[in-house]
Amino acid sequence: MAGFREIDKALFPIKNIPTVVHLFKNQLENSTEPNLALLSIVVGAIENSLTCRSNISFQISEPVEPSSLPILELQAVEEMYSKFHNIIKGAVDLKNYAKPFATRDLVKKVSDVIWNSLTRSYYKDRAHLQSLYSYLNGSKLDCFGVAFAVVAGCQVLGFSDVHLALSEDHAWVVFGEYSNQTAEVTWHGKGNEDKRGQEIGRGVSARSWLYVNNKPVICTRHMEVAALVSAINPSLNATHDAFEVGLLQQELLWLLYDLGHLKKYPMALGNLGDLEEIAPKDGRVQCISLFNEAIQSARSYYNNQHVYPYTYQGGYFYRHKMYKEAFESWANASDVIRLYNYSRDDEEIYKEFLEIANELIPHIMKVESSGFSSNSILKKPECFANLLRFYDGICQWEEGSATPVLHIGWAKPLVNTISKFDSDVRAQVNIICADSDEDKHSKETNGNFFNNNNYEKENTAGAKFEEKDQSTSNVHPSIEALTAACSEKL
Ligand SMILES: FC(F)(F)Cc1cc2c(N3CCN(c4nnc(C(F)(F)F)s4)CC3)ncnc2s1
Repeated sequence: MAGFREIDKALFPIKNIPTVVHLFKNQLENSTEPNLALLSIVVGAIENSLTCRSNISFQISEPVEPSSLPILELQAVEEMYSKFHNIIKGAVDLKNYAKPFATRDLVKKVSDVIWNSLTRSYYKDRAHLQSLYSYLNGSKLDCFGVAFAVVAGCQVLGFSDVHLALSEDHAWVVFGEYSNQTAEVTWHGKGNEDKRGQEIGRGVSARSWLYVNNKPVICTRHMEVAALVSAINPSLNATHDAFEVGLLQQELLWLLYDLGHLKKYPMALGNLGDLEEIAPKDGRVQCISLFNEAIQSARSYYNNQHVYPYTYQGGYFYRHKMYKEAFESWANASDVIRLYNYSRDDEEIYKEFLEIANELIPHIMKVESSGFSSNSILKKPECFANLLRFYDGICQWEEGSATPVLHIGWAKPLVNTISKFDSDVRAQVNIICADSDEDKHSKETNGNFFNNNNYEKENTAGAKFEEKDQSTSNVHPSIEALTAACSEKL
Protein backbone atom coordinates (compact mmCIF):
# COMPACT_ATOMS: atom_id res chain seq x y z
CA MET A 1 0.00 0.00 0.00
CA ALA A 2 1.74 3.14 -1.12
CA GLY A 3 1.85 5.99 1.34
CA PHE A 4 1.27 9.54 0.21
CA ARG A 5 1.39 10.38 -3.45
CA GLU A 6 3.27 13.37 -4.84
CA ILE A 7 0.19 15.63 -4.83
CA ASP A 8 -0.24 14.89 -1.10
CA LYS A 9 3.42 15.33 -0.25
CA ALA A 10 3.37 18.73 -1.98
CA LEU A 11 0.96 19.98 0.71
CA PHE A 12 3.52 19.53 3.49
CA PRO A 13 4.55 21.01 5.83
CA ILE A 14 0.92 21.51 6.87
CA LYS A 15 0.41 24.86 8.60
CA ASN A 16 -3.33 25.54 8.44
CA ILE A 17 -6.80 24.05 8.23
CA PRO A 18 -7.43 24.64 4.48
CA THR A 19 -4.35 22.55 3.70
CA VAL A 20 -5.65 19.65 5.80
CA VAL A 21 -8.99 19.93 3.98
CA HIS A 22 -7.09 19.90 0.66
CA LEU A 23 -5.22 16.73 1.70
CA PHE A 24 -8.53 15.02 2.58
CA LYS A 25 -10.07 16.22 -0.69
CA ASN A 26 -7.13 14.71 -2.64
CA GLN A 27 -7.48 11.42 -0.79
CA LEU A 28 -11.27 11.27 -1.09
CA GLU A 29 -11.49 12.24 -4.77
CA ASN A 30 -8.62 10.31 -6.36
CA SER A 31 -9.10 6.96 -8.07
CA THR A 32 -7.55 4.66 -5.47
CA GLU A 33 -9.09 4.47 -2.03
CA PRO A 34 -8.32 6.98 0.71
CA ASN A 35 -5.52 5.89 2.99
CA LEU A 36 -7.09 5.51 6.45
CA ALA A 37 -3.82 5.21 8.36
CA LEU A 38 -2.32 8.39 6.87
CA LEU A 39 -5.44 10.50 7.43
CA SER A 40 -5.87 9.21 11.00
CA ILE A 41 -2.22 10.01 11.79
CA VAL A 42 -2.55 13.54 10.38
CA VAL A 43 -5.71 14.54 12.28
CA GLY A 44 -4.55 12.64 15.38
CA ALA A 45 -1.26 14.56 15.40
CA ILE A 46 -3.04 17.90 15.05
CA GLU A 47 -5.64 17.04 17.71
CA ASN A 48 -3.05 15.82 20.18
CA SER A 49 -0.78 18.83 19.71
CA LEU A 50 -3.67 21.23 20.32
CA THR A 51 -5.48 19.42 23.14
CA CYS A 52 -2.88 17.51 25.12
CA ARG A 53 -0.79 19.71 27.36
CA SER A 54 2.08 17.24 27.24
CA ASN A 55 2.90 18.10 23.66
CA ILE A 56 4.30 14.89 22.28
CA SER A 57 6.70 16.71 20.05
CA PHE A 58 6.59 16.09 16.37
CA GLN A 59 9.18 18.50 15.07
CA ILE A 60 7.20 21.57 16.09
CA SER A 61 9.66 24.02 14.58
CA GLU A 62 9.53 27.45 16.17
CA PRO A 63 7.89 29.84 15.73
CA VAL A 64 4.37 28.37 15.35
CA GLU A 65 2.77 29.81 12.21
CA PRO A 66 0.38 32.73 12.75
CA SER A 67 -2.30 30.41 11.30
CA SER A 68 -4.19 28.08 13.50
CA LEU A 69 -2.14 24.89 13.44
CA PRO A 70 1.28 23.80 14.67
CA ILE A 71 3.48 22.89 11.71
CA LEU A 72 3.19 19.23 10.71
CA GLU A 73 6.22 17.96 8.81
CA LEU A 74 5.98 15.29 6.10
CA GLN A 75 8.84 13.34 7.59
CA ALA A 76 7.10 13.01 10.97
CA VAL A 77 3.97 11.66 9.32
CA GLU A 78 5.87 9.29 7.03
CA GLU A 79 7.81 7.89 9.99
CA MET A 80 4.56 7.16 11.83
CA TYR A 81 2.95 5.66 8.74
CA SER A 82 5.87 3.34 8.05
CA LYS A 83 5.89 2.33 11.73
CA PHE A 84 2.21 1.26 11.41
CA HIS A 85 2.91 -0.39 8.06
CA ASN A 86 5.84 -2.37 9.52
CA ILE A 87 3.91 -3.45 12.63
CA ILE A 88 1.11 -4.88 10.50
CA LYS A 89 3.21 -6.33 7.67
CA GLY A 90 5.75 -7.67 10.13
CA ALA A 91 3.16 -9.55 12.15
CA VAL A 92 0.97 -11.00 9.41
CA ASP A 93 2.53 -13.48 7.03
CA LEU A 94 0.33 -13.01 3.97
CA LYS A 95 1.38 -16.40 2.61
CA ASN A 96 -1.04 -17.89 5.18
CA TYR A 97 -3.98 -15.88 3.87
CA ALA A 98 -5.09 -16.36 0.29
CA LYS A 99 -6.51 -13.19 -1.25
CA PRO A 100 -8.55 -11.48 -2.52
CA PHE A 101 -11.01 -11.71 0.36
CA ALA A 102 -10.28 -11.62 4.06
CA THR A 103 -11.07 -14.56 6.34
CA ARG A 104 -12.12 -14.65 9.98
CA ASP A 105 -8.62 -15.83 10.85
CA LEU A 106 -7.06 -12.86 9.07
CA VAL A 107 -9.38 -10.35 10.76
CA LYS A 108 -8.77 -11.95 14.15
CA LYS A 109 -5.01 -11.95 13.51
CA VAL A 110 -4.97 -8.21 12.75
CA SER A 111 -7.16 -7.60 15.80
CA ASP A 112 -4.68 -9.60 17.92
CA VAL A 113 -1.72 -7.58 16.58
CA ILE A 114 -3.39 -4.32 17.60
CA TRP A 115 -4.76 -5.75 20.85
CA ASN A 116 -1.44 -7.24 22.01
CA SER A 117 0.51 -4.05 21.27
CA LEU A 118 -1.64 -1.84 23.51
CA THR A 119 -0.44 -0.57 26.89
CA ARG A 120 -1.34 -3.16 29.53
CA SER A 121 -3.72 -1.02 31.54
CA TYR A 122 -4.87 2.54 31.02
CA TYR A 123 -8.07 4.61 31.46
CA LYS A 124 -9.98 3.45 28.39
CA ASP A 125 -12.58 6.24 28.38
CA ARG A 126 -10.01 9.04 28.22
CA ALA A 127 -10.30 11.49 25.31
CA HIS A 128 -7.92 11.50 22.33
CA LEU A 129 -7.37 7.75 22.23
CA GLN A 130 -9.24 7.20 18.95
CA SER A 131 -6.52 7.83 16.32
CA LEU A 132 -3.52 5.93 14.97
CA TYR A 133 -1.42 8.82 16.28
CA SER A 134 -2.43 7.76 19.80
CA TYR A 135 -1.73 4.11 18.94
CA LEU A 136 1.73 4.82 17.48
CA ASN A 137 2.87 7.35 20.07
CA GLY A 138 1.18 6.09 23.21
CA SER A 139 0.12 2.50 22.44
CA LYS A 140 -3.36 3.45 23.64
CA LEU A 141 -6.69 3.16 21.80
CA ASP A 142 -10.32 3.38 22.89
CA CYS A 143 -13.00 0.91 21.83
CA PHE A 144 -13.67 2.68 18.51
CA GLY A 145 -9.96 3.22 17.91
CA VAL A 146 -9.19 -0.51 18.03
CA ALA A 147 -11.89 -1.28 15.46
CA PHE A 148 -10.69 1.54 13.23
CA ALA A 149 -7.06 0.39 13.53
CA VAL A 150 -8.05 -3.14 12.50
CA VAL A 151 -9.74 -1.83 9.35
CA ALA A 152 -6.75 0.44 8.60
CA GLY A 153 -4.45 -2.55 9.15
CA CYS A 154 -6.45 -4.71 6.74
CA GLN A 155 -6.24 -1.89 4.20
CA VAL A 156 -2.43 -1.87 4.55
CA LEU A 157 -2.50 -5.63 3.84
CA GLY A 158 -4.61 -5.04 0.73
CA PHE A 159 -7.94 -6.51 1.93
CA SER A 160 -10.38 -3.95 0.57
CA ASP A 161 -13.37 -6.05 1.66
CA VAL A 162 -12.85 -5.42 5.38
CA HIS A 163 -15.07 -2.54 6.49
CA LEU A 164 -16.13 -0.83 9.69
CA ALA A 165 -19.63 -1.55 11.02
CA LEU A 166 -20.98 1.00 13.49
CA SER A 167 -23.89 0.91 15.89
CA GLU A 168 -24.69 3.84 18.19
CA ASP A 169 -22.34 2.55 20.89
CA HIS A 170 -20.19 -0.22 19.39
CA ALA A 171 -18.02 -1.00 16.39
CA TRP A 172 -17.13 -4.21 14.60
CA VAL A 173 -16.12 -5.29 11.06
CA VAL A 174 -17.77 -6.90 8.04
CA PHE A 175 -15.77 -8.80 5.45
CA GLY A 176 -15.85 -11.53 2.76
CA GLU A 177 -16.85 -11.77 -0.87
CA TYR A 178 -20.43 -10.67 -0.11
CA SER A 179 -19.57 -8.46 2.89
CA ASN A 180 -21.92 -10.65 4.90
CA GLN A 181 -19.40 -11.98 7.40
CA THR A 182 -19.15 -10.13 10.72
CA ALA A 183 -16.54 -10.21 13.49
CA GLU A 184 -16.04 -8.57 16.83
CA VAL A 185 -12.58 -6.94 16.91
CA THR A 186 -12.71 -4.77 20.02
CA TRP A 187 -14.19 -4.69 23.51
CA HIS A 188 -17.38 -3.02 24.69
CA GLY A 189 -18.17 -1.36 28.01
CA LYS A 190 -16.62 -2.08 31.39
CA GLY A 191 -15.90 -5.47 32.81
CA ASN A 192 -17.29 -7.36 29.84
CA GLU A 193 -15.20 -10.18 28.44
CA ASP A 194 -14.33 -9.19 24.85
CA LYS A 195 -15.85 -11.39 22.14
CA ARG A 196 -13.14 -10.73 19.55
CA GLY A 197 -13.22 -13.08 16.56
CA GLN A 198 -16.84 -14.11 17.13
CA GLU A 199 -19.56 -13.18 14.70
CA ILE A 200 -22.09 -10.58 15.80
CA GLY A 201 -24.57 -12.13 18.20
CA ARG A 202 -27.80 -13.67 17.07
CA GLY A 203 -28.76 -14.56 20.62
CA VAL A 204 -30.04 -12.29 23.35
CA SER A 205 -27.62 -9.52 22.40
CA ALA A 206 -29.29 -9.31 19.00
CA ARG A 207 -32.34 -7.82 20.72
CA SER A 208 -30.28 -5.16 22.48
CA TRP A 209 -30.00 -1.58 21.27
CA LEU A 210 -26.21 -2.11 21.19
CA TYR A 211 -26.50 -4.04 17.92
CA VAL A 212 -29.36 -1.90 16.53
CA ASN A 213 -31.21 -5.05 15.46
CA ASN A 214 -28.61 -5.71 12.79
CA LYS A 215 -28.99 -2.30 11.16
CA PRO A 216 -25.51 -0.88 11.75
CA VAL A 217 -23.85 1.74 9.58
CA ILE A 218 -21.77 -0.35 7.16
CA CYS A 219 -18.95 1.94 6.04
CA THR A 220 -17.34 2.34 2.66
CA ARG A 221 -13.71 3.55 2.70
CA HIS A 222 -15.04 7.09 2.36
CA MET A 223 -17.45 6.59 5.27
CA GLU A 224 -14.53 5.24 7.31
CA VAL A 225 -12.89 8.61 6.68
CA ALA A 226 -16.14 10.19 7.92
CA ALA A 227 -15.92 8.01 11.04
CA LEU A 228 -12.34 9.10 11.80
CA VAL A 229 -13.37 12.73 11.28
CA SER A 230 -16.45 12.25 13.49
CA ALA A 231 -14.21 10.77 16.13
CA ILE A 232 -12.03 13.92 16.25
CA ASN A 233 -12.40 15.18 19.81
CA PRO A 234 -11.82 18.93 20.21
CA SER A 235 -12.21 18.89 24.00
CA LEU A 236 -9.35 20.51 25.89
CA ASN A 237 -10.90 19.77 29.30
CA ALA A 238 -14.35 19.26 30.81
CA THR A 239 -15.45 22.80 29.93
CA HIS A 240 -13.46 23.99 26.93
CA ASP A 241 -12.82 22.89 23.35
CA ALA A 242 -9.72 23.67 21.31
CA PHE A 243 -11.32 26.06 18.82
CA GLU A 244 -9.08 25.11 15.87
CA VAL A 245 -9.72 21.38 16.31
CA GLY A 246 -13.48 21.97 16.29
CA LEU A 247 -13.15 24.14 13.19
CA LEU A 248 -11.04 21.48 11.43
CA GLN A 249 -13.64 18.81 12.26
CA GLN A 250 -16.45 21.05 10.98
CA GLU A 251 -14.62 21.82 7.69
CA LEU A 252 -13.82 18.14 7.10
CA LEU A 253 -17.41 17.09 7.85
CA TRP A 254 -18.70 19.67 5.33
CA LEU A 255 -16.24 18.32 2.74
CA LEU A 256 -17.55 14.78 3.37
CA TYR A 257 -21.14 16.10 3.33
CA ASP A 258 -20.63 17.82 -0.04
CA LEU A 259 -19.10 14.62 -1.47
CA GLY A 260 -22.18 12.68 -0.31
CA HIS A 261 -20.42 10.48 2.23
CA LEU A 262 -22.66 11.43 5.18
CA LYS A 263 -25.93 10.40 3.48
CA LYS A 264 -26.08 7.06 5.30
CA TYR A 265 -24.35 8.18 8.49
CA PRO A 266 -26.91 9.75 10.88
CA MET A 267 -24.48 10.29 13.78
CA ALA A 268 -22.00 12.19 11.58
CA LEU A 269 -24.86 14.42 10.41
CA GLY A 270 -25.77 14.94 14.08
CA ASN A 271 -22.15 15.77 14.94
CA LEU A 272 -22.10 18.35 12.14
CA GLY A 273 -25.41 19.77 13.39
CA ASP A 274 -23.93 20.23 16.88
CA LEU A 275 -20.87 22.00 15.44
CA GLU A 276 -23.06 24.24 13.25
CA GLU A 277 -25.22 25.17 16.26
CA ILE A 278 -22.09 26.40 18.05
CA ALA A 279 -20.47 28.15 15.04
CA PRO A 280 -22.81 28.41 12.03
CA LYS A 281 -20.95 28.66 8.71
CA ASP A 282 -22.08 31.25 6.15
CA GLY A 283 -24.00 29.87 3.21
CA ARG A 284 -24.66 26.55 4.89
CA VAL A 285 -28.02 25.02 5.87
CA GLN A 286 -29.38 25.63 9.36
CA CYS A 287 -28.26 23.12 11.96
CA ILE A 288 -31.88 22.02 12.52
CA SER A 289 -32.03 20.74 8.94
CA LEU A 290 -28.95 18.60 9.60
CA PHE A 291 -30.74 17.00 12.56
CA ASN A 292 -33.73 16.42 10.29
CA GLU A 293 -31.47 14.89 7.62
CA ALA A 294 -30.05 12.54 10.24
CA ILE A 295 -33.59 11.42 11.13
CA GLN A 296 -34.51 10.94 7.46
CA SER A 297 -31.30 8.96 6.92
CA ALA A 298 -32.08 6.66 9.88
CA ARG A 299 -35.64 6.17 8.60
CA SER A 300 -34.52 5.54 5.01
CA TYR A 301 -31.50 3.29 5.55
CA TYR A 302 -31.81 1.84 9.05
CA ASN A 303 -35.52 1.18 9.32
CA ASN A 304 -35.82 3.86 12.00
CA GLN A 305 -34.01 1.70 14.56
CA HIS A 306 -31.53 4.35 15.71
CA VAL A 307 -32.23 6.53 18.77
CA TYR A 308 -29.58 9.25 18.56
CA PRO A 309 -31.02 11.17 15.58
CA TYR A 310 -34.06 11.98 17.77
CA THR A 311 -32.02 12.82 20.86
CA TYR A 312 -29.74 15.10 18.78
CA GLN A 313 -32.88 16.90 17.59
CA GLY A 314 -34.55 16.87 21.02
CA GLY A 315 -31.41 18.26 22.65
CA TYR A 316 -31.36 21.12 20.14
CA PHE A 317 -35.03 21.98 20.81
CA TYR A 318 -34.43 21.81 24.55
CA ARG A 319 -31.43 24.15 24.42
CA HIS A 320 -33.56 26.57 22.38
CA LYS A 321 -36.50 26.34 24.80
CA MET A 322 -38.68 24.75 22.09
CA TYR A 323 -40.22 22.38 24.64
CA LYS A 324 -43.26 21.21 22.67
CA GLU A 325 -40.96 20.15 19.83
CA ALA A 326 -38.51 18.53 22.27
CA PHE A 327 -41.32 16.36 23.69
CA GLU A 328 -42.12 15.14 20.19
CA SER A 329 -38.47 14.29 19.43
CA TRP A 330 -38.12 12.41 22.72
CA ALA A 331 -41.39 10.54 22.15
CA ASN A 332 -40.06 9.53 18.72
CA ALA A 333 -36.81 8.37 20.36
CA SER A 334 -38.93 6.33 22.77
CA ASP A 335 -40.84 4.76 19.88
CA VAL A 336 -37.50 3.40 18.68
CA ILE A 337 -36.32 1.98 21.98
CA ARG A 338 -39.67 0.33 22.78
CA LEU A 339 -39.00 -2.37 20.18
CA TYR A 340 -35.77 -3.49 21.86
CA ASN A 341 -35.16 -5.56 24.94
CA TYR A 342 -33.04 -3.79 27.52
CA SER A 343 -29.76 -5.57 28.19
CA ARG A 344 -26.82 -4.70 30.41
CA ASP A 345 -24.87 -3.65 27.27
CA ASP A 346 -27.32 -0.79 26.77
CA GLU A 347 -26.16 1.45 29.63
CA GLU A 348 -25.34 4.38 27.34
CA ILE A 349 -28.85 4.74 25.97
CA TYR A 350 -30.34 4.01 29.41
CA LYS A 351 -28.41 7.04 30.73
CA GLU A 352 -29.71 9.08 27.82
CA PHE A 353 -33.36 8.29 28.62
CA LEU A 354 -32.75 8.66 32.36
CA GLU A 355 -31.37 12.19 31.85
CA ILE A 356 -34.33 13.17 29.65
CA ALA A 357 -36.93 11.73 32.07
CA ASN A 358 -35.36 12.75 35.35
CA GLU A 359 -33.46 15.92 34.55
CA LEU A 360 -34.59 17.63 31.35
CA ILE A 361 -38.36 17.08 31.56
CA PRO A 362 -38.55 18.01 35.29
CA HIS A 363 -36.57 21.18 34.51
CA ILE A 364 -39.07 22.06 31.76
CA MET A 365 -41.98 21.40 34.13
CA LYS A 366 -40.42 23.67 36.74
CA VAL A 367 -39.82 26.62 34.41
CA GLU A 368 -43.20 26.14 32.68
CA SER A 369 -45.25 25.98 35.84
CA SER A 370 -43.64 29.03 37.37
CA GLY A 371 -44.82 31.62 34.83
CA PHE A 372 -48.51 31.29 34.00
CA SER A 373 -49.56 31.80 30.37
CA SER A 374 -52.31 30.40 28.23
CA ASN A 375 -49.61 29.55 25.75
CA SER A 376 -47.96 27.28 28.31
CA ILE A 377 -47.18 23.75 27.19
CA LEU A 378 -49.16 22.63 30.26
CA LYS A 379 -52.26 23.68 28.33
CA LYS A 380 -51.37 21.69 25.21
CA PRO A 381 -52.84 18.18 24.88
CA GLU A 382 -50.24 17.18 22.29
CA CYS A 383 -47.53 17.84 24.87
CA PHE A 384 -49.30 15.55 27.32
CA ALA A 385 -49.77 12.99 24.54
CA ASN A 386 -46.08 13.04 23.58
CA LEU A 387 -44.99 12.79 27.22
CA LEU A 388 -47.18 9.70 27.68
CA ARG A 389 -45.79 8.22 24.46
CA PHE A 390 -42.26 8.92 25.78
CA TYR A 391 -42.92 7.19 29.11
CA ASP A 392 -44.88 4.39 27.46
CA GLY A 393 -41.95 3.56 25.18
CA ILE A 394 -39.65 3.17 28.16
CA CYS A 395 -42.20 0.93 29.88
CA GLN A 396 -42.43 -1.23 26.78
CA TRP A 397 -38.64 -1.31 26.46
CA GLU A 398 -38.62 -2.96 29.86
CA GLU A 399 -41.31 -5.44 28.87
CA GLY A 400 -39.85 -8.82 28.02
CA SER A 401 -36.34 -7.72 29.06
CA ALA A 402 -34.21 -9.75 31.42
CA THR A 403 -32.98 -6.55 33.05
CA PRO A 404 -35.44 -4.05 34.59
CA VAL A 405 -35.33 -0.46 33.38
CA LEU A 406 -37.60 1.47 35.71
CA HIS A 407 -37.15 1.90 39.44
CA ILE A 408 -38.69 4.13 42.07
CA GLY A 409 -36.38 6.96 41.05
CA TRP A 410 -38.27 7.17 37.76
CA ALA A 411 -41.75 7.20 39.29
CA LYS A 412 -41.64 10.48 41.25
CA PRO A 413 -40.57 12.72 38.32
CA LEU A 414 -42.98 10.81 36.08
CA VAL A 415 -46.03 11.32 38.33
CA ASN A 416 -44.93 14.87 39.06
CA THR A 417 -44.80 15.62 35.34
CA ILE A 418 -48.17 14.05 34.47
CA SER A 419 -49.90 15.78 37.37
CA LYS A 420 -48.81 19.20 36.06
CA PHE A 421 -51.45 18.86 33.32
CA ASP A 422 -55.00 19.78 34.33
CA SER A 423 -57.74 17.23 33.88
CA ASP A 424 -59.42 19.27 31.10
CA VAL A 425 -56.14 19.14 29.13
CA ARG A 426 -55.62 15.45 29.84
CA ALA A 427 -59.20 14.73 28.86
CA GLN A 428 -58.43 15.91 25.33
CA VAL A 429 -56.03 13.04 24.84
CA ASN A 430 -57.66 9.86 23.62
CA ILE A 431 -56.19 6.77 25.29
CA ILE A 432 -57.37 3.38 24.11
CA CYS A 433 -56.18 0.60 26.40
CA ALA A 434 -54.62 -2.46 24.82
CA ASP A 435 -57.10 -5.32 25.16
CA SER A 436 -55.54 -8.32 26.86
CA ASP A 437 -54.73 -10.68 23.99
CA GLU A 438 -53.54 -7.75 21.87
CA ASP A 439 -51.32 -6.84 24.74
CA LYS A 440 -49.84 -10.34 24.78
CA HIS A 441 -48.35 -9.63 21.37
CA SER A 442 -45.02 -8.64 22.81
CA LYS A 443 -42.01 -7.65 20.71
CA GLU A 444 -40.81 -11.20 20.31
CA THR A 445 -43.86 -12.84 18.78
CA ASN A 446 -45.51 -9.89 17.20
CA GLY A 447 -44.52 -9.30 13.62
CA ASN A 448 -41.13 -10.72 12.97
CA PHE A 449 -39.22 -7.84 14.46
CA PHE A 450 -36.36 -9.95 15.63
CA ASN A 451 -36.98 -13.20 13.83
CA ASN A 452 -35.09 -12.15 10.76
CA ASN A 453 -32.62 -9.49 9.97
CA ASN A 454 -34.86 -6.89 8.57
CA TYR A 455 -37.87 -5.78 10.51
CA GLU A 456 -41.01 -4.43 8.97
CA LYS A 457 -42.74 -5.05 12.29
CA GLU A 458 -45.63 -2.67 12.79
CA ASN A 459 -45.73 -1.35 16.26
CA THR A 460 -49.11 -2.58 17.43
CA ALA A 461 -48.11 -2.97 21.05
CA GLY A 462 -46.89 0.56 21.21
CA ALA A 463 -49.01 3.52 22.15
CA LYS A 464 -50.19 6.52 20.24
CA PHE A 465 -51.56 9.33 22.33
CA GLU A 466 -53.18 11.85 20.11
CA GLU A 467 -55.88 14.43 20.41
CA LYS A 468 -59.46 13.11 20.42
CA ASP A 469 -60.17 13.47 16.76
CA GLN A 470 -57.24 11.35 15.57
CA SER A 471 -56.97 7.61 15.57
CA THR A 472 -55.04 6.09 18.43
CA SER A 473 -53.87 2.63 19.22
CA ASN A 474 -53.42 0.86 22.53
CA VAL A 475 -51.42 1.83 25.59
CA HIS A 476 -49.08 0.08 27.97
CA PRO A 477 -51.11 -0.89 31.08
CA SER A 478 -48.71 0.85 33.43
CA ILE A 479 -49.23 4.19 31.68
CA GLU A 480 -52.98 3.65 31.73
CA ALA A 481 -52.76 2.86 35.44
CA LEU A 482 -50.64 5.94 36.06
CA THR A 483 -52.99 8.30 34.24
CA ALA A 484 -55.94 6.77 36.09
CA ALA A 485 -54.09 7.24 39.38
CA CYS A 486 -53.44 10.86 38.47
CA SER A 487 -57.06 11.57 37.66
CA GLU A 488 -58.12 9.98 40.97
CA LYS A 489 -55.48 12.05 42.74
CA LEU A 490 -56.63 15.19 41.02
F1 LIG B 1 -17.91 3.24 17.29
C1 LIG B 1 -18.50 3.50 18.47
F2 LIG B 1 -18.42 2.39 19.22
F3 LIG B 1 -17.86 4.49 19.07
C2 LIG B 1 -19.96 3.87 18.24
C3 LIG B 1 -20.02 5.15 17.51
C4 LIG B 1 -20.32 6.37 18.04
C5 LIG B 1 -20.29 7.42 17.08
C6 LIG B 1 -20.55 8.81 17.22
N1 LIG B 1 -20.97 9.40 18.37
C7 LIG B 1 -21.72 8.71 19.39
C8 LIG B 1 -22.96 9.45 19.72
N2 LIG B 1 -22.69 10.84 19.96
C9 LIG B 1 -23.71 11.62 20.39
N3 LIG B 1 -23.60 12.91 20.73
N4 LIG B 1 -24.76 13.46 21.11
C10 LIG B 1 -25.80 12.62 21.04
C11 LIG B 1 -27.20 12.94 21.38
F4 LIG B 1 -27.49 12.37 22.54
F5 LIG B 1 -27.35 14.26 21.45
F6 LIG B 1 -27.99 12.42 20.44
S1 LIG B 1 -25.33 11.10 20.52
C12 LIG B 1 -21.44 11.43 19.63
C13 LIG B 1 -20.85 10.83 18.45
N5 LIG B 1 -20.42 9.63 16.17
C14 LIG B 1 -20.05 9.12 14.97
N6 LIG B 1 -19.81 7.81 14.77
C15 LIG B 1 -19.92 6.99 15.82
S2 LIG B 1 -19.67 5.29 15.86
